[in-house]
Amino acid sequence: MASAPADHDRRLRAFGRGAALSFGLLSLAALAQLAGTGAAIALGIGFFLAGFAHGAAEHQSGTLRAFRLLDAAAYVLAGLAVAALFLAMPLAGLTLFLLLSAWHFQHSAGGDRLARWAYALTAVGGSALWQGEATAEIFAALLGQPIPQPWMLVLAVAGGAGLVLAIAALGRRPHGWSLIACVAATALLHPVLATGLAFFLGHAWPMQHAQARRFGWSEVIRAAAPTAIPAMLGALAIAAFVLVGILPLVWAAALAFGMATPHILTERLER
Ligand SMILES: CC1=C(/C=C/C(C)=C/C=C/C(C)=C/C=O)C(C)(C)CCC1
Repeated sequence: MASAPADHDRRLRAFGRGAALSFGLLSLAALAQLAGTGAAIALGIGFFLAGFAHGAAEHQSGTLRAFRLLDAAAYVLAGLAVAALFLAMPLAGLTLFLLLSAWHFQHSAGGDRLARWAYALTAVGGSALWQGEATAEIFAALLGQPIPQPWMLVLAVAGGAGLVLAIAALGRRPHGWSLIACVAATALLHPVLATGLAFFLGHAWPMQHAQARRFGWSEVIRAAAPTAIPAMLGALAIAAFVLVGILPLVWAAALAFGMATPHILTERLER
């Protein structure tokens, strides 16, 4: 059994690491934002890419292993089916995707239920709360159609609920660094950058870290790399095709939402 001082030391170190990671990434994001919108969006996408690996290994049955080729093919097929549905019904697709994302995010964040929902609703609705117009414009560009105002209002209300829960959670545990960083990001940063940061800091990194604590980093890398690297290269290729104008942004967005969805759906959703 760990002695009390050793336990205290360990917690102090984790506390320091949490603060350093949260404020380090927030500062990096603030610098990108100061450099301009292009840099902000690029870093936001970078956060999403860096988070790919947390879902790139098969981690359902208490073990961690690489996806087999057939698993990966089935995954891509399911992702393409969701992308096609997304193109056919963009607003319904986005609504379902955001609902699933909030559900998925609250599974992973640390802390009690209050803090987990505070994080999830902030990540999904925080930008709509603080920067409704800018967020609506981004969604409109991704969907290729204007976003109805009542829809944005509902998302902003979800973000407002996230803020209220965050204040309550921080009242109980004032050093919830990553929650503070996520709220600050959605209030101050470009919505793509804010959401990318929140996704990485509150979801992907803690999940990845938990896998590494359990199985060791070398095992995590061995299991995740065969799918994470092609997925990252694929996403970078899609971004490049959009930049040079040979892939419409709406298609790229449908692919991004589509490819993320099987990862969410293969989790135990009832928790
Ligand atoms: C709010 C918001 C966004 C939402 C992104 C989400 C909700 C991503 C979810 C990813 C998941 C769930 C990954 C799986 O682990 C965008 C599109 C960046 C545009 C800017 C505002």
